[in-house]
Amino acid sequence: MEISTTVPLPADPSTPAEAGAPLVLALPKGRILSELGPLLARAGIAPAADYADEDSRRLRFETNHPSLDVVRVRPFDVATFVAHGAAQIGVCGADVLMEFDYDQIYAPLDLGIGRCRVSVAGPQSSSTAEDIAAWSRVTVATKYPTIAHRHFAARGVQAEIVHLNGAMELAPSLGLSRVIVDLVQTGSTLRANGLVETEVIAQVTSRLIVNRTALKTRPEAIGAWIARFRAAMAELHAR
Ligand SMILES: Nc1ncnc2c1ncn2[C@@H]1O[C@H](COP(=O)(O)OP(=O)(O)OP(=O)(O)O)[C@@H](O)[C@H]1O
Ligand SMILES: O=P(O)(O)OC[C@H]1O[C@H](OP(=O)(O)OP(=O)(O)O)[C@H](O)[C@@H]1O
Repeated sequence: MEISTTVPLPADPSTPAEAGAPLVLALPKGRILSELGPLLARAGIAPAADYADEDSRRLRFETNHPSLDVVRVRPFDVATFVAHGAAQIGVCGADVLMEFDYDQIYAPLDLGIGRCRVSVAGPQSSSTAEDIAAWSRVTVATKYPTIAHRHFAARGVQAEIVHLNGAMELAPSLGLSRVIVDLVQTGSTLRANGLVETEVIAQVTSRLIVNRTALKTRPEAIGAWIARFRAAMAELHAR
């Protein structure tokens, strides 16, 4: 994609003053990565060509900026890399940020991609949110144990968590749990598995995230990248 020269971008962080270890930008493989392309291009970031090829065994990629490398990791792991300072910048769903609630992560920018919601769902025959709130305990299959626990605890319901990494929608029909807490976008996965959404816990989009300590120690470089992403968002939305 051609990068606009009409809207000036903030200063390029690749200056001699920033010489040293390149900043690391952690990107989530999977569906967010496929939506990120135009935004990265607008922000003037061109990673090595195979960064989006998930068959490639490489995990770290140089970019057109000597002071910026990209790593490609699992979506849940982006937050962990950034929280521990292994990557200074990242892109991550708000669902993951809610689940881990790392205090080392600052999320300055909503990127408006990866739009979905975290919801409670159950069998069509079962229960409304009001019914569930009347129970004292409920079994919940989810890859979001903290979000689910917190959600039901706020309603005075004890959640017994069955921790799965995928295919949560199978759990109620196979007797593994009464309800599930999972991401919903179109609702087609729920429908295809005979489930209905009973409550939306939170709306989700992907966020630009940064490590708070890195932002203090390298404020110009990281601040310039935040500004670049912000300008890229503004440009894309103006089109
Ligand atoms: N159906 C969806 N619609 C929109 N965004 C979604 C949807 N499902 C997930 N996301 C967003 O994309 C992120 C990653 O989801 P994705 O399905 O690519 O990975 P995953 O399959 O959960 O990861 P892993 O490979 O580690 O199991 C989620 O954290 C969420 O922010
Ligand atoms: O409402 P929908 O549009 O049907 O989207 C929701 C589905 O998308 C996600 O799964 P994903 O496709 O990422 O597969 P996974 O469960 O294997 O991660 C999520 O876990 C749901 O199963």
